[in-house]
Amino acid sequence: MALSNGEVGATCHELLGAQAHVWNHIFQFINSMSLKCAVQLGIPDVIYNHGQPISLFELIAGLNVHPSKAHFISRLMRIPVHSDFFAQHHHVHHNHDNVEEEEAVVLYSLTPASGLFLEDGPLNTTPFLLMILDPVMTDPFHSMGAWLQMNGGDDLVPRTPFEVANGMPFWELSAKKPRFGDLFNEAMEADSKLIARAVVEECGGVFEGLKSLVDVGGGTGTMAKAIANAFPNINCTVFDQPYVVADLEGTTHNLGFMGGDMFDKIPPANAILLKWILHDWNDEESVKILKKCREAMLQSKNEGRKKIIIIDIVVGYVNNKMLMDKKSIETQLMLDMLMMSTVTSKERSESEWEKIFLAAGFTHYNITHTLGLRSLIEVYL
Ligand SMILES: C[S@@+](CC[C@H](N)C(=O)[O-])C[C@H]1O[C@@H](n2cnc3c(N)ncnc32)[C@H](O)[C@@H]1O
Ligand SMILES: O=c1cc(-c2ccc(O)c(O)c2)oc2c(O)c(O)ccc12
Repeated sequence: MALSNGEVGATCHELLGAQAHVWNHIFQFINSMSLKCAVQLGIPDVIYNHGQPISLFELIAGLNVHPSKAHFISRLMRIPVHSDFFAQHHHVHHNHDNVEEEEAVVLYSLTPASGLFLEDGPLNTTPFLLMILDPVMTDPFHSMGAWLQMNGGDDLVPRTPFEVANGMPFWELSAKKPRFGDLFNEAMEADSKLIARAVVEECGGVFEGLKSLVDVGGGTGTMAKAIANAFPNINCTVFDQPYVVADLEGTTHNLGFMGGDMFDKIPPANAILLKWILHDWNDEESVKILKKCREAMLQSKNEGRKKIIIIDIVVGYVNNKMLMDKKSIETQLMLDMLMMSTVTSKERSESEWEKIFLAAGFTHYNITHTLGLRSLIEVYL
Protein backbone atom coordinates (compact mmCIF):
# COMPACT_ATOMS: atom_id res chain seq x y z
CA MET A 1 0.00 0.00 0.00
CA ALA A 2 1.37 3.43 -0.92
CA LEU A 3 1.07 5.91 1.89
CA SER A 4 1.70 9.62 1.78
CA ASN A 5 2.31 9.83 5.47
CA GLY A 6 4.17 6.93 7.12
CA GLU A 7 1.71 5.92 9.74
CA VAL A 8 -1.67 7.00 8.40
CA GLY A 9 -3.92 4.05 7.71
CA ALA A 10 -1.23 1.44 8.36
CA THR A 11 -2.08 -1.40 10.64
CA CYS A 12 0.26 -2.40 13.42
CA HIS A 13 1.10 -5.51 11.41
CA GLU A 14 2.07 -3.39 8.37
CA LEU A 15 4.22 -1.09 10.49
CA LEU A 16 6.14 -4.02 11.94
CA GLY A 17 6.68 -5.31 8.39
CA ALA A 18 7.94 -1.86 7.39
CA GLN A 19 10.30 -1.81 10.36
CA ALA A 20 11.69 -5.25 9.40
CA HIS A 21 12.35 -3.95 5.86
CA VAL A 22 14.10 -0.87 7.23
CA TRP A 23 16.23 -2.88 9.64
CA ASN A 24 17.28 -5.29 6.90
CA HIS A 25 18.55 -2.32 4.86
CA ILE A 26 20.26 -0.62 7.80
CA PHE A 27 22.17 -3.83 8.55
CA GLN A 28 23.09 -4.75 4.95
CA PHE A 29 26.73 -3.71 5.44
CA ILE A 30 27.07 -6.49 8.02
CA ASN A 31 26.61 -9.03 5.20
CA SER A 32 29.50 -7.49 3.26
CA MET A 33 31.74 -7.11 6.28
CA SER A 34 31.11 -10.63 7.62
CA LEU A 35 32.04 -12.00 4.20
CA LYS A 36 35.17 -9.83 4.18
CA CYS A 37 36.13 -11.16 7.61
CA ALA A 38 35.55 -14.80 6.59
CA VAL A 39 37.67 -14.32 3.47
CA GLN A 40 40.44 -12.49 5.35
CA LEU A 41 40.61 -15.35 7.83
CA GLY A 42 41.04 -17.70 4.85
CA ILE A 43 37.96 -19.80 5.69
CA PRO A 44 37.27 -20.83 2.04
CA ASP A 45 40.84 -22.16 1.66
CA VAL A 46 40.73 -24.05 4.95
CA ILE A 47 37.51 -25.81 3.86
CA TYR A 48 38.90 -26.49 0.37
CA ASN A 49 42.20 -27.89 1.67
CA HIS A 50 40.32 -30.22 4.01
CA GLY A 51 39.07 -32.10 0.94
CA GLN A 52 35.68 -32.96 2.43
CA PRO A 53 33.00 -31.23 4.52
CA ILE A 54 34.67 -29.81 7.60
CA SER A 55 33.47 -29.76 11.20
CA LEU A 56 33.48 -26.58 13.23
CA PHE A 57 36.24 -28.04 15.40
CA GLU A 58 38.47 -28.79 12.40
CA LEU A 59 37.69 -25.41 10.86
CA ILE A 60 38.76 -23.58 14.01
CA ALA A 61 41.93 -25.69 14.18
CA GLY A 62 42.80 -24.53 10.66
CA LEU A 63 42.31 -20.84 11.41
CA ASN A 64 44.68 -18.42 13.02
CA VAL A 65 42.21 -17.21 15.65
CA HIS A 66 43.04 -16.90 19.30
CA PRO A 67 41.67 -19.84 21.34
CA SER A 68 39.83 -17.36 23.57
CA LYS A 69 37.85 -16.27 20.49
CA ALA A 70 37.28 -19.71 18.93
CA HIS A 71 33.66 -19.87 20.05
CA PHE A 72 32.81 -16.79 17.93
CA ILE A 73 33.48 -18.64 14.66
CA SER A 74 30.17 -20.53 14.62
CA ARG A 75 28.40 -17.16 14.94
CA LEU A 76 30.46 -15.58 12.16
CA MET A 77 29.66 -18.59 9.91
CA ARG A 78 25.89 -18.26 10.33
CA ILE A 79 25.73 -15.13 8.14
CA PRO A 80 27.57 -16.44 5.03
CA VAL A 81 25.82 -19.81 5.44
CA HIS A 82 22.49 -17.98 5.40
CA SER A 83 23.53 -16.21 2.15
CA ASP A 84 24.66 -19.48 0.49
CA PHE A 85 28.40 -18.75 0.62
CA PHE A 86 28.84 -21.99 2.55
CA ALA A 87 26.60 -25.03 2.77
CA GLN A 88 25.91 -26.47 6.19
CA HIS A 89 25.05 -30.13 6.76
CA HIS A 90 24.22 -31.95 9.95
CA HIS A 91 26.05 -35.17 10.46
CA VAL A 92 24.37 -37.39 13.02
CA HIS A 93 26.81 -39.30 15.23
CA HIS A 94 26.24 -42.94 16.15
CA ASN A 95 27.55 -44.04 19.52
CA HIS A 96 28.85 -47.52 20.40
CA ASP A 97 25.36 -49.03 20.62
CA ASN A 98 24.56 -47.59 17.20
CA VAL A 99 22.11 -45.22 18.79
CA GLU A 100 21.93 -41.77 17.25
CA GLU A 101 23.49 -39.25 19.53
CA GLU A 102 21.44 -36.26 20.51
CA GLU A 103 23.78 -33.64 19.17
CA ALA A 104 24.45 -33.61 15.45
CA VAL A 105 27.86 -32.37 14.28
CA VAL A 106 27.72 -29.39 11.92
CA LEU A 107 29.74 -29.76 8.72
CA TYR A 108 30.55 -26.90 6.36
CA SER A 109 31.35 -27.10 2.66
CA LEU A 110 32.01 -24.65 -0.18
CA THR A 111 29.42 -23.40 -2.67
CA PRO A 112 30.12 -21.95 -6.16
CA ALA A 113 30.15 -18.47 -4.60
CA SER A 114 32.83 -19.24 -1.99
CA GLY A 115 34.78 -21.14 -4.67
CA LEU A 116 35.49 -17.70 -6.14
CA PHE A 117 37.52 -16.80 -3.02
CA LEU A 118 40.11 -19.61 -3.19
CA GLU A 119 43.62 -18.20 -3.11
CA ASP A 120 44.96 -20.32 -5.96
CA GLY A 121 41.67 -20.42 -7.85
CA PRO A 122 41.83 -19.14 -11.41
CA LEU A 123 39.03 -16.65 -10.81
CA ASN A 124 40.03 -15.37 -7.35
CA THR A 125 37.61 -12.56 -6.49
CA THR A 126 39.32 -11.71 -3.20
CA PRO A 127 41.15 -8.63 -4.62
CA PHE A 128 37.81 -7.24 -5.82
CA LEU A 129 36.22 -7.77 -2.41
CA LEU A 130 39.19 -6.22 -0.59
CA MET A 131 39.26 -3.24 -2.96
CA ILE A 132 35.52 -2.44 -2.88
CA LEU A 133 35.32 -2.88 0.93
CA ASP A 134 38.51 -0.91 1.67
CA PRO A 135 37.81 2.22 3.75
CA VAL A 136 39.21 4.21 0.81
CA MET A 137 36.11 3.09 -1.14
CA THR A 138 33.53 2.95 1.69
CA ASP A 139 34.42 6.30 3.33
CA PRO A 140 33.26 8.33 0.28
CA PHE A 141 29.70 7.10 0.80
CA HIS A 142 29.67 9.01 4.11
CA SER A 143 30.52 12.16 2.13
CA MET A 144 28.00 11.76 -0.66
CA GLY A 145 25.35 14.04 0.84
CA ALA A 146 27.90 16.79 1.54
CA TRP A 147 29.31 16.41 -1.99
CA LEU A 148 25.80 16.81 -3.48
CA GLN A 149 25.47 20.14 -1.65
CA MET A 150 28.74 21.50 -3.15
CA ASN A 151 28.84 23.61 -6.33
CA GLY A 152 29.70 21.28 -9.23
CA GLY A 153 30.55 24.27 -11.42
CA ASP A 154 33.39 25.36 -9.15
CA ASP A 155 36.76 23.95 -10.27
CA LEU A 156 38.07 24.06 -6.70
CA VAL A 157 35.33 21.74 -5.45
CA PRO A 158 36.19 18.00 -5.42
CA ARG A 159 34.69 16.22 -8.45
CA THR A 160 33.68 13.07 -6.61
CA PRO A 161 32.75 11.91 -3.09
CA PHE A 162 35.99 9.88 -3.35
CA GLU A 163 37.97 13.12 -3.54
CA VAL A 164 36.02 14.66 -0.66
CA ALA A 165 36.91 11.71 1.55
CA ASN A 166 40.44 10.94 0.34
CA GLY A 167 41.69 14.35 -0.78
CA MET A 168 42.72 13.08 -4.22
CA PRO A 169 41.17 11.32 -7.22
CA PHE A 170 41.01 7.53 -7.59
CA TRP A 171 43.88 7.17 -10.08
CA GLU A 172 46.22 9.36 -7.98
CA LEU A 173 45.53 7.34 -4.84
CA SER A 174 46.02 4.08 -6.78
CA ALA A 175 49.44 5.32 -7.87
CA LYS A 176 50.42 6.59 -4.38
CA LYS A 177 49.24 3.48 -2.52
CA PRO A 178 50.45 0.60 -4.70
CA ARG A 179 48.87 -1.93 -2.33
CA PHE A 180 45.47 -0.50 -3.28
CA GLY A 181 46.35 -0.04 -6.97
CA ASP A 182 47.52 -3.66 -7.18
CA LEU A 183 44.21 -4.85 -5.75
CA PHE A 184 42.43 -2.97 -8.54
CA ASN A 185 44.59 -4.54 -11.26
CA GLU A 186 44.30 -8.04 -9.76
CA ALA A 187 40.52 -7.60 -9.55
CA MET A 188 40.37 -6.67 -13.25
CA GLU A 189 42.57 -9.63 -14.26
CA ALA A 190 40.46 -12.19 -12.44
CA ASP A 191 37.31 -10.78 -14.00
CA SER A 192 38.86 -10.88 -17.45
CA LYS A 193 39.65 -14.58 -17.06
CA LEU A 194 36.02 -15.36 -16.34
CA ILE A 195 34.63 -13.09 -19.06
CA ALA A 196 37.20 -14.30 -21.61
CA ARG A 197 36.08 -17.88 -21.04
CA ALA A 198 32.41 -16.93 -21.35
CA VAL A 199 33.00 -14.84 -24.50
CA VAL A 200 35.08 -17.49 -26.26
CA GLU A 201 32.70 -20.32 -25.32
CA GLU A 202 29.40 -18.55 -25.86
CA CYS A 203 29.93 -15.59 -28.22
CA GLY A 204 32.45 -17.04 -30.68
CA GLY A 205 30.41 -15.80 -33.65
CA VAL A 206 31.14 -12.20 -32.68
CA PHE A 207 34.78 -12.71 -33.75
CA GLU A 208 34.13 -14.57 -37.01
CA GLY A 209 35.59 -12.89 -40.09
CA LEU A 210 37.80 -10.48 -38.12
CA LYS A 211 41.43 -10.05 -39.15
CA SER A 212 42.67 -7.69 -36.46
CA LEU A 213 41.51 -6.60 -33.03
CA VAL A 214 42.76 -3.98 -30.57
CA ASP A 215 41.81 -4.40 -26.92
CA VAL A 216 41.74 -0.76 -25.82
CA GLY A 217 42.52 -0.39 -22.12
CA GLY A 218 43.25 -4.11 -22.19
CA GLY A 219 45.44 -3.98 -19.08
CA THR A 220 47.89 -6.86 -18.80
CA GLY A 221 46.29 -8.74 -21.71
CA THR A 222 44.27 -11.50 -20.04
CA MET A 223 41.30 -11.04 -22.35
CA ALA A 224 43.33 -10.55 -25.55
CA LYS A 225 45.41 -13.66 -24.78
CA ALA A 226 42.27 -15.80 -24.62
CA ILE A 227 40.97 -14.35 -27.88
CA ALA A 228 44.36 -14.75 -29.63
CA ASN A 229 44.52 -18.40 -28.56
CA ALA A 230 40.95 -19.21 -29.57
CA PHE A 231 41.15 -17.38 -32.93
CA PRO A 232 44.64 -17.83 -34.43
CA ASN A 233 43.65 -15.85 -37.56
CA ILE A 234 42.96 -12.65 -35.64
CA ASN A 235 45.92 -10.37 -35.00
CA CYS A 236 45.41 -9.07 -31.45
CA THR A 237 46.96 -5.96 -29.90
CA VAL A 238 46.65 -4.91 -26.27
CA PHE A 239 46.61 -1.13 -26.11
CA ASP A 240 46.97 0.54 -22.71
CA GLN A 241 48.86 3.32 -20.96
CA PRO A 242 52.62 2.99 -21.55
CA TYR A 243 53.42 2.19 -17.89
CA VAL A 244 50.86 -0.67 -17.88
CA VAL A 245 52.29 -2.49 -20.93
CA ALA A 246 55.94 -1.43 -20.56
CA ASP A 247 57.33 -4.86 -19.64
CA LEU A 248 54.82 -7.02 -21.49
CA GLU A 249 55.36 -9.08 -24.63
CA GLY A 250 53.10 -11.30 -26.70
CA THR A 251 53.32 -15.04 -26.10
CA THR A 252 51.97 -16.11 -29.50
CA HIS A 253 52.50 -14.94 -33.10
CA ASN A 254 49.18 -13.10 -33.12
CA LEU A 255 49.44 -11.13 -29.84
CA GLY A 256 51.29 -7.88 -29.20
CA PHE A 257 51.35 -4.98 -26.74
CA MET A 258 51.38 -1.27 -27.43
CA GLY A 259 51.48 1.77 -25.16
CA GLY A 260 49.58 4.98 -25.86
CA ASP A 261 46.66 7.24 -24.99
CA MET A 262 43.20 6.30 -26.26
CA PHE A 263 42.19 9.97 -26.26
CA ASP A 264 45.01 10.66 -28.72
CA LYS A 265 45.26 7.75 -31.19
CA ILE A 266 44.15 4.13 -31.25
CA PRO A 267 46.08 1.77 -33.58
CA PRO A 268 44.18 0.75 -36.78
CA ALA A 269 42.15 -2.50 -36.65
CA ASN A 270 39.03 -4.28 -37.93
CA ALA A 271 37.62 -4.52 -34.48
CA ILE A 272 38.05 -2.60 -31.25
CA LEU A 273 37.31 -4.24 -27.92
CA LEU A 274 36.27 -2.02 -25.01
CA LYS A 275 35.80 -4.19 -21.95
CA TRP A 276 34.84 -2.33 -18.82
CA ILE A 277 36.20 0.93 -20.24
CA LEU A 278 33.29 3.23 -21.08
CA HIS A 279 31.66 2.85 -17.65
CA ASP A 280 34.77 4.59 -16.27
CA TRP A 281 34.11 7.70 -18.36
CA ASN A 282 31.31 10.28 -18.56
CA ASP A 283 29.34 10.82 -21.78
CA GLU A 284 31.58 13.54 -23.19
CA GLU A 285 34.75 11.48 -22.62
CA SER A 286 33.09 8.28 -23.89
CA VAL A 287 32.06 9.99 -27.15
CA LYS A 288 35.70 11.10 -27.60
CA ILE A 289 36.91 7.51 -27.13
CA LEU A 290 34.27 6.17 -29.55
CA LYS A 291 35.32 8.72 -32.19
CA LYS A 292 38.94 7.57 -31.84
CA CYS A 293 37.74 3.98 -32.32
CA ARG A 294 35.96 5.08 -35.50
CA GLU A 295 39.17 6.64 -36.87
CA ALA A 296 41.13 3.47 -36.04
CA MET A 297 38.65 1.28 -37.94
CA LEU A 298 38.59 3.66 -40.94
CA GLN A 299 42.39 3.58 -41.09
CA SER A 300 42.49 -0.21 -41.10
CA LYS A 301 43.38 -1.49 -44.58
CA ASN A 302 42.08 -4.96 -43.75
CA GLU A 303 38.94 -6.02 -45.55
CA GLY A 304 36.22 -7.62 -43.52
CA ARG A 305 33.70 -6.60 -40.92
CA LYS A 306 34.43 -3.58 -38.81
CA LYS A 307 32.93 -3.06 -35.40
CA ILE A 308 33.44 -2.04 -31.81
CA ILE A 309 32.78 -4.79 -29.28
CA ILE A 310 31.75 -3.35 -25.91
CA ILE A 311 31.47 -5.44 -22.76
CA ASP A 312 29.76 -3.39 -20.08
CA ILE A 313 26.54 -3.15 -18.10
CA VAL A 314 23.30 -2.28 -19.87
CA VAL A 315 21.12 -1.40 -16.89
CA GLY A 316 17.97 -3.55 -17.04
CA TYR A 317 19.52 -6.28 -19.23
CA VAL A 318 20.38 -9.39 -17.28
CA ASN A 319 21.03 -12.97 -18.43
CA ASN A 320 19.90 -12.75 -22.02
CA LYS A 321 16.51 -11.17 -21.53
CA MET A 322 15.12 -7.96 -20.25
CA LEU A 323 13.77 -9.40 -17.10
CA MET A 324 12.91 -7.90 -13.81
CA ASP A 325 15.40 -9.89 -11.78
CA LYS A 326 15.28 -7.54 -8.81
CA LYS A 327 18.54 -8.65 -7.24
CA SER A 328 20.60 -8.38 -10.45
CA ILE A 329 19.18 -4.98 -11.30
CA GLU A 330 19.89 -3.85 -7.74
CA THR A 331 23.53 -4.91 -8.24
CA GLN A 332 23.72 -2.92 -11.51
CA LEU A 333 22.32 0.13 -9.72
CA MET A 334 24.81 -0.34 -6.88
CA LEU A 335 27.67 -0.38 -9.40
CA ASP A 336 26.29 2.85 -10.83
CA MET A 337 26.40 4.45 -7.36
CA LEU A 338 29.96 3.16 -6.98
CA MET A 339 30.97 4.88 -10.23
CA MET A 340 29.25 8.07 -9.04
CA SER A 341 31.14 7.86 -5.78
CA THR A 342 34.64 7.01 -7.06
CA VAL A 343 34.86 8.45 -10.55
CA THR A 344 32.75 10.86 -12.60
CA SER A 345 31.11 8.14 -14.69
CA LYS A 346 28.04 5.90 -14.74
CA GLU A 347 26.36 2.66 -15.75
CA ARG A 348 24.04 3.21 -18.74
CA SER A 349 20.61 2.00 -19.80
CA GLU A 350 20.07 1.07 -23.47
CA SER A 351 18.82 4.57 -24.35
CA GLU A 352 21.84 6.16 -22.65
CA TRP A 353 24.16 3.90 -24.66
CA GLU A 354 22.29 4.75 -27.86
CA LYS A 355 22.73 8.45 -27.14
CA ILE A 356 26.55 8.25 -27.02
CA PHE A 357 26.72 5.93 -30.08
CA LEU A 358 24.71 8.45 -32.13
CA ALA A 359 26.79 11.36 -30.81
CA ALA A 360 29.96 9.58 -32.00
CA GLY A 361 28.47 9.07 -35.50
CA PHE A 362 27.36 5.42 -35.28
CA THR A 363 23.87 4.41 -36.34
CA HIS A 364 23.76 0.62 -35.93
CA TYR A 365 24.32 -1.42 -32.85
CA ASN A 366 23.18 -4.72 -31.47
CA ILE A 367 23.07 -6.02 -27.91
CA THR A 368 23.73 -9.64 -28.75
CA HIS A 369 24.64 -11.53 -25.64
CA THR A 370 24.53 -11.09 -21.95
CA LEU A 371 27.29 -12.18 -19.62
CA GLY A 372 25.75 -12.27 -16.17
CA LEU A 373 25.29 -8.64 -15.15
CA ARG A 374 27.03 -7.30 -18.24
CA SER A 375 26.15 -7.29 -21.94
CA LEU A 376 28.07 -7.56 -25.19
CA ILE A 377 27.25 -4.70 -27.54
CA GLU A 378 28.41 -4.64 -31.16
CA VAL A 379 28.56 -1.18 -32.72
CA TYR A 380 28.99 -1.29 -36.50
CA LEU A 381 30.97 1.09 -38.66
C1 LIG B 1 38.72 -0.66 -15.61
S1 LIG B 1 40.26 -1.07 -16.36
C2 LIG B 1 39.72 -2.33 -17.48
C3 LIG B 1 40.82 -3.25 -17.90
C4 LIG B 1 40.42 -4.39 -18.84
N1 LIG B 1 39.81 -3.94 -20.06
C5 LIG B 1 39.54 -5.34 -18.10
O1 LIG B 1 38.35 -5.37 -18.34
O2 LIG B 1 40.04 -6.08 -17.24
C6 LIG B 1 40.60 0.38 -17.37
C7 LIG B 1 41.88 0.30 -18.15
O3 LIG B 1 41.97 1.47 -18.99
C8 LIG B 1 43.31 1.89 -19.03
N2 LIG B 1 43.36 3.30 -19.42
C9 LIG B 1 43.01 4.38 -18.69
N3 LIG B 1 43.21 5.53 -19.37
C10 LIG B 1 43.71 5.18 -20.57
C11 LIG B 1 44.14 5.91 -21.73
N4 LIG B 1 44.06 7.25 -21.75
N5 LIG B 1 44.60 5.22 -22.80
C12 LIG B 1 44.68 3.87 -22.78
N6 LIG B 1 44.29 3.11 -21.72
C13 LIG B 1 43.81 3.75 -20.63
C14 LIG B 1 43.78 1.64 -17.62
O4 LIG B 1 45.21 1.60 -17.56
C15 LIG B 1 43.12 0.31 -17.29
O5 LIG B 1 43.93 -0.78 -17.63
O1 LIG C 1 36.19 2.20 -8.38
C1 LIG C 1 36.49 2.06 -9.56
C2 LIG C 1 37.34 2.96 -10.27
C3 LIG C 1 37.63 2.75 -11.58
C4 LIG C 1 38.55 3.60 -12.35
C5 LIG C 1 38.95 4.83 -11.93
C6 LIG C 1 39.82 5.64 -12.68
C7 LIG C 1 40.28 5.20 -13.88
O2 LIG C 1 41.13 5.97 -14.66
C8 LIG C 1 39.87 3.92 -14.33
O3 LIG C 1 40.35 3.51 -15.54
C9 LIG C 1 39.02 3.14 -13.55
O4 LIG C 1 37.09 1.73 -12.23
C10 LIG C 1 36.28 0.83 -11.58
C11 LIG C 1 35.79 -0.22 -12.32
O5 LIG C 1 36.12 -0.33 -13.64
C12 LIG C 1 34.97 -1.17 -11.70
O6 LIG C 1 34.47 -2.16 -12.43
C13 LIG C 1 34.64 -1.04 -10.35
C14 LIG C 1 35.14 0.01 -9.64
C15 LIG C 1 35.96 0.96 -10.26
